[in-house]
Amino acid sequence: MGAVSSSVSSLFTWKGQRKQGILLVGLDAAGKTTMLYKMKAGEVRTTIPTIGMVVETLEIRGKMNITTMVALDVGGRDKIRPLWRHYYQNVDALVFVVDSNDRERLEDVRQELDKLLREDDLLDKPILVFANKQDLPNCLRVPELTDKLGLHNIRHRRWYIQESVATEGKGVYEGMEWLSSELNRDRRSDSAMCSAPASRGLPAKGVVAKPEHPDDVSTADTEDAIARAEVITSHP
Ligand SMILES: Nc1nc2c(ncn2[C@@H]2O[C@H](COP(=O)(O)OP(=O)(O)OP(=O)(O)O)[C@@H](O)[C@H]2O)c(=O)[nH]1
Ligand SMILES: [Mg+2]
Repeated sequence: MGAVSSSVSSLFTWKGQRKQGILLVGLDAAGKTTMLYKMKAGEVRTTIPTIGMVVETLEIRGKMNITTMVALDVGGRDKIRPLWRHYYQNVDALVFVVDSNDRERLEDVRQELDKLLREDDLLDKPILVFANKQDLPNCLRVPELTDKLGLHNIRHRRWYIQESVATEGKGVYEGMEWLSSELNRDRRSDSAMCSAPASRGLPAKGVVAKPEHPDDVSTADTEDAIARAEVITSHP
């Protein structure tokens, strides 16, 4: 797991510096890749289901500053979902994209979100939920989706839900601005901690080895999968 962790960690190094990392997850066809391309290039590209991983560096211009972050978009098909957890300890925030129009799979969405919220490695990390595909006539609006996903029951965690239309870029910036201000707050408190004497023996990010759960794909499988993961686009 240590080797996997450091190879994932290296994805977040850009121009020689470790950047904050965000993980885009959600069921297949929720609109993750569409959203990422829209954020990166401001354009709508034809997507195919993500089997590997898309990595992009994003610069989010907030009111006060510009935040550079590295976004990992891992496919949402059910066979690929077990791989998400191998990125948790290295990322700083989570973006969970929901197809608000897909009422039939809402229970699957709720269960996947619930699993994420119970992950130790994600406990203190902000989570941004995009209620995507708000242009479709049958979509659930934010209050109903918030209710159905049980977001108000979330305790001791920063979360935010934003409606969006990824294909048009609507709502995407607003959500990312919230996330970047949360990441900036975390960075400020991290640097305050690092400059404190004997920084309380906290392990550096990305080098913590955690035991595998027995029901997981094996470490060898995972290392192999990450090594083989097709990085479709990579930051320059
Ligand atoms: N109408 C509508 N369609 C959208 C929106 N966002 C994405 N789509 C479409 O939804 C389909 C799936 O989008 P993707 O971005 O590939 O979905 P994904 O979440 O990356 O899916 P996986 O890679 O399989 O996990 C594409 O046909 C997109 O054009 C939206 O806001 N509105
Ligand atoms: Mg995709």
